[in-house]
Amino acid sequence: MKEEKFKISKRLKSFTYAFNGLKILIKEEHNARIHVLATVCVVILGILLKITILEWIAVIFAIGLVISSEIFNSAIENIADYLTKEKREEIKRIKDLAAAGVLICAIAALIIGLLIFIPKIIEICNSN
Ligand SMILES: Nc1ncnc2c1ncn2[C@@H]1O[C@H](COP(=O)(O)OP(=O)(O)OP(=O)(O)O)[C@@H](O)[C@H]1O
Repeated sequence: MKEEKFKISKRLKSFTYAFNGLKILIKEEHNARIHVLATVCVVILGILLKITILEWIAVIFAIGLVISSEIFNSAIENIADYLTKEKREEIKRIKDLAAAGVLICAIAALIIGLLIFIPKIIEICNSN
């Protein structure tokens, strides 16, 4: 493979490609909009319930995990649709596996959220 020279301008351009990917995600992927909405709700809840730094780390990690898994899932779906629009058992397997990846991340994020927020909500209910 040909060695390329390191160029700051080229590295910065990579960021613009990545931001373009985010634009595509928000514009075209409806599940991603749900994740963004869930993220906003979780961040507001975190601020209101004054979660600790360690809890913020877990929450931010969970948010990043779910959104990035959704992005990889969308990329895989796009490749699959580019390969063929026909109904194929192989495409079904590929898309179902990618969707399973998102599901696992979403379940892990949900458990993290419940572990952090439920005790705080119970505490508030008991103190009233
Ligand atoms: N070409 C295909 N051949 C066979 N099964 C397919 C094909 N395309 C989609 N499927 C099946 O339909 C499911 C949903 O696929 P689709 O591409 O609509 O994704 P989605 O999860 O609905 O994503 P989005 O809502 O972002 O479009 C897949 O998981 C797969 O089981």
